[in-house]
Amino acid sequence: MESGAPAIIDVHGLTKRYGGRTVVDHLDMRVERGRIHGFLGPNGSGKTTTIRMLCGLLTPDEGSGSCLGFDIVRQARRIKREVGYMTQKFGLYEDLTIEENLFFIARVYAVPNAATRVQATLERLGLASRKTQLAGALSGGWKQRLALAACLLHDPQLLLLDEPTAGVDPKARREFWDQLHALAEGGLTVLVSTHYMDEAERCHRLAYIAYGRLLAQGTAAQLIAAAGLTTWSITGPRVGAMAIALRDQPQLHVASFGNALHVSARSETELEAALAPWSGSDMARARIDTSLEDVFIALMQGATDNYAA
Ligand SMILES: Nc1ncnc2c1ncn2[C@@H]1O[C@H](COP(=O)(O)OP(=O)(O)OP(=O)(O)O)[C@@H](O)[C@H]1O
Repeated sequence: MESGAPAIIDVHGLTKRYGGRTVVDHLDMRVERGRIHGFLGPNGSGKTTTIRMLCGLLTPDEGSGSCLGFDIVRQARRIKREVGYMTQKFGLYEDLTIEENLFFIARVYAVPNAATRVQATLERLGLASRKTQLAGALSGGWKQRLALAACLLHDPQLLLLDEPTAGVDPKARREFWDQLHALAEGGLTVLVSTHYMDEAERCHRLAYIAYGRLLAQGTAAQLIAAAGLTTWSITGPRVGAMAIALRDQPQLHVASFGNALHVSARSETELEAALAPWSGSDMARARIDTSLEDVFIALMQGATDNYAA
């Protein structure tokens, strides 16, 4: 699934254990220059832990590889200096203005030519006209943009963003992603974790993790093709009862989308057999293209919980 572009992140067998639990389990990941890589998976699947190992903040228990050409174990300090890492928590000062926050960060990280860098970053992210606003008075979307600006001050080649738009409204999320695409156009590489499906669809490549194990990696089209699912959309008064009945069948992947029920399976024959008892003049069904969300539901349902023990 490699395109031949240079790897900014190339790691193999990355593993992290806490107590007796393996929370990241022999994970291989390759991230290419100038692309936006989405990192998806359910809560607690190991995304933050992986990101922290990649940027040198956590030492893996097993595994090896490089990030920005530096060894993730032996040169962790170099990596920390070279990446922009945005954590899930807004870590800026609410009683400082946008500009004061950026100057503060520039001083803490000893960014050379701070005044020039702050000005350039304000303009790069469309924050210049708001620079005197207090961070605490900003909407969620603008706060995230300021946090992104703080990560970019030292001009990193790689951004690691951990759920940067959680809780942000759809318009602000779209603008944030327009910004990410503009940065990627300029050669920046982005690894971004998200739970939002519309954001997954905006990534050049995706990785899906569950229970610490990487289950799929590639473009959206590659993930959909590799899943090999047939999907039907069913509507009618009995879809509620149908969902309850079909969810017990392990070969089926079932999810409600508004008034419609999506049912997917690898085997068309098994799918037909499962749906047959539910046919009738009150139920309408149509074969649809399998969506990324259908694929993630199937991957999640097929994953085994290695934490449960
Ligand atoms: N310092 C720690 N000590 C013990 N367990 C930890 C520690 N950090 C993370 N974990 C556990 O490791 C697992 C993976 O956590 P992680 O935060 O990496 O998941 P995640 O995919 O980022 O989740 P979310 O989508 O909710 O942010 C979780 O079960 C979590 O409770």
